Amino acid sequence: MGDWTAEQQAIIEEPLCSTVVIAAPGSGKTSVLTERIVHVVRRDKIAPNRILAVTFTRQAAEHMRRKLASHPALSFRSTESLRIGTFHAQIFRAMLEVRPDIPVLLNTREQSAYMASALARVVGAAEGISRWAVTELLTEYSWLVGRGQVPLSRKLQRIFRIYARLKKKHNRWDYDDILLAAANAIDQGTRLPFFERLQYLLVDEFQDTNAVQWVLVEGIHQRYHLPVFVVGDDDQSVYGFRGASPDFLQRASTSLQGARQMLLTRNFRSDQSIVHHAEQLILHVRRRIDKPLRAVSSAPGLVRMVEVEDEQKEAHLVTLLILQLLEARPAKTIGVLARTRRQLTQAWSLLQLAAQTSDHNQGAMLDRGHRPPGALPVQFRTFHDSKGKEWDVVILLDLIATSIGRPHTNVQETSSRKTNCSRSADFANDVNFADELADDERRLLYVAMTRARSALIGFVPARFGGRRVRMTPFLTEAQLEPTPLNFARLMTDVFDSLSMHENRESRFSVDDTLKT
Ligand SMILES: Nc1ncnc2c1ncn2[C@@H]1O[C@H](COP(=O)(O)OP(=O)(O)OP(=O)(O)O)[C@@H](O)[C@H]1O
Repeated sequence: MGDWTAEQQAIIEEPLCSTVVIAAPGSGKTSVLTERIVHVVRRDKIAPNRILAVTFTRQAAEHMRRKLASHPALSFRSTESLRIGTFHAQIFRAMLEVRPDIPVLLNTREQSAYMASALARVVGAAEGISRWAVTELLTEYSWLVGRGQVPLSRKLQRIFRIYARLKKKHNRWDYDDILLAAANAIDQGTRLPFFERLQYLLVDEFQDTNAVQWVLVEGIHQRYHLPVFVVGDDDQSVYGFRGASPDFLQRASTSLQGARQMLLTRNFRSDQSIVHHAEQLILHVRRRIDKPLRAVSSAPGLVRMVEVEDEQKEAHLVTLLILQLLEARPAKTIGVLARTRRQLTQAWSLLQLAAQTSDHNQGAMLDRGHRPPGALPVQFRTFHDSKGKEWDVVILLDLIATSIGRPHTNVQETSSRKTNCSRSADFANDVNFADELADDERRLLYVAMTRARSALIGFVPARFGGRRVRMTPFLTEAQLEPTPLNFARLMTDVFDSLSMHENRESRFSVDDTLKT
């Protein structure tokens, strides 16, 4: 990596107090957070085992640990002593110290089995329980727990009561129980020595925090007088369906005592036009922290939306595009992104078919399942799964109104949440529920768009599933208009954008740059 910019350096060198960093996509937030840890160990002489850094996924925690392990200024022993892990795992450890009889945690399979059994008792097993229904119920359950609410639908109340009873009967907990138990412990003034030993708490991806997690962070901060460093991007908050809300990032600046809010605005990842169109889209989100977004790269980049007849034609073109790219520029990476797993699986099957029949005779290239290991040049991901990743070329599938811009919840769920939301203090005299969901969807497309380094190509089928469809209105918001396909021209433009990205200059001035 190059030199730190002035805004990055200022955050790394902040005095040891609470800090709230609002970071744009590609602004190096994880790099800054890890460098901050090194800094407090070296300058503030904080023992590594008194620092806790939490993230929301195991993958992100592993990424952070690897980054720190390869840092030249940290010894192997220091890295090993740092406490790094997921929110749930660390809270579980803290609770285990005071409650050694803590119930065994349900794994995902067991959790689904408990919920399926609760559902079967309410609706009758004869109706057949789909995996999808169980997943939706678990999501709904977690969403409500995360917001401290109960469902209004009697049916859901019964299902969730039976699920809770089953857990109690078998003396088992799920992940939500850990957080609730810890929040209650803090509320009731129970001593948690795990937190007493800490001197610094860092939380990455703070926009993914839900209400219970926020109560915990705030409670730990107040009770143990712990300075907290949080970093996140409210514009990348895409787990609203699980109860996460960008509001907590906004709230952190005022609730954490003496907290300073700092911005990371320079995007190191994407070329100019990609940043420009992504920003046009995100400006339509109703409630967000106002911040500039600037591309460091001087390369123009390519953003092209293409009209196609239907999903078969789309798959055929995507295959050709991938094959030509891999042939001409094998070192470049490609991300193929779709809104839902179902769309991705369908596209994947069509792509395999198209690859087998392609003139290039390179069908085997695509024969990797849609979740290949990280090293492969072509990856297939949902918009959600693309978070935190980057590729040279990003291809967005099915940019149509029925799939992007429409909330992906079933009617019953939506009505249950709507009623709950309208009663919630968070949402009082605020934007309505439909707007909230539309903003979630906008942020999701924004995340997908900002994964591209040099080229962003979107496909807009005119027919989908045999029906005429409209393009997503979000493209107009992003100031993008699909054009008829000229494949040869598209490929030339993609190759040009890749070359210009390689020869790009950084647009931050010498004054803005500081040597590490
Ligand atoms: N000062 C810098 N000079 C050069 N490159 C940088 C600098 N800071 C960050 N980068 C690069 O910018 C890219 C984006 O960084 P990173 O993935 O940490 O961003 P992020 O803020 O976590 O992004 P996102 O939130 O979009 O996932 C990386 O390739 C990283 O190496």
